[in-house]
Amino acid sequence: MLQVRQVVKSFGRMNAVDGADFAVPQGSITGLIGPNGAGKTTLFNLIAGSLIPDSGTIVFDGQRIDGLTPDRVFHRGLARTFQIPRPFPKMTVLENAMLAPTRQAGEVFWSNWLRPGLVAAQEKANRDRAVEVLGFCGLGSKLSELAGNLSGGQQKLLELARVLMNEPRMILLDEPAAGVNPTLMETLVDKIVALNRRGITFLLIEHNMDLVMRICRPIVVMAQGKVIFEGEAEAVQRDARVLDAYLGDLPA
Ligand SMILES: Nc1ncnc2c1ncn2[C@@H]1O[C@H](COP(=O)(O)OP(=O)(O)OP(=O)(O)O)[C@@H](O)[C@H]1O
Repeated sequence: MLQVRQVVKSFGRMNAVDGADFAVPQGSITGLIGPNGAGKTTLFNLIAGSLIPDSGTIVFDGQRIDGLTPDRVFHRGLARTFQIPRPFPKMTVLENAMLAPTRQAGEVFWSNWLRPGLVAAQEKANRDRAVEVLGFCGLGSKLSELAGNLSGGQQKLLELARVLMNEPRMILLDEPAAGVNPTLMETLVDKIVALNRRGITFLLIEHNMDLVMRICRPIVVMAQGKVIFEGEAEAVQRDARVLDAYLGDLPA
């Protein structure tokens, strides 16, 4: 579904991503792991269009997406969440979900004048969908809560709800478990697995190895900008290069 081919991105003299090469199979929950500074977040930014590769190609669903703006990538059906969620804190949970970027006639000035009925109907559909998606994400009882009052884990669920508003075919999840309490983490895992069963492909950056080993197949390991392993969870723990990369990351 997604192919990353020989992608390079430098910041000054530092190759943050240095010829990364791997694939995310359609229908998978692929895990992207690696020590701090391995280049994982930079790679997400390259896939989602926030950064442009110096060289290499990124293909999503058979079409190149490297160099497209984040907005275009999003509209092709590839959505991403952030390590630190960014809801509008002074707006309610429902408003946050309803504001997720979708193609709404109400955003076009003339539609308000010429086809107000259409705008009202779309707004109702948008609201209904937001209620449905928030219910699925376990936030059905928080619709009127200000987003700023949610816990860290609930904000991650809200972010998931926001990306689901646009019915993506693939989601990039940046550290979904970070800062989330164990109960909410189970909820989050259930949602990811349920969405995957409904056909959404995931690429997930995560430092929580239990979570990765439980739900990710295959696993891609990066170190110093390169992909050093691509394969099954069982094999990753026995791979000498992976062990070296992680041990090298520990303070002496
Ligand atoms: N905008 C930038 N300018 C300069 N250097 C950067 C920039 N973004 C990332 N880097 C550097 O690129 C390297 C890769 O960083 P990146 O954040 O992609 O790693 P990571 O694998 O996501 O790490 P972590 O697991 O700690 O989030 C790091 O050495 C980082 O300092």
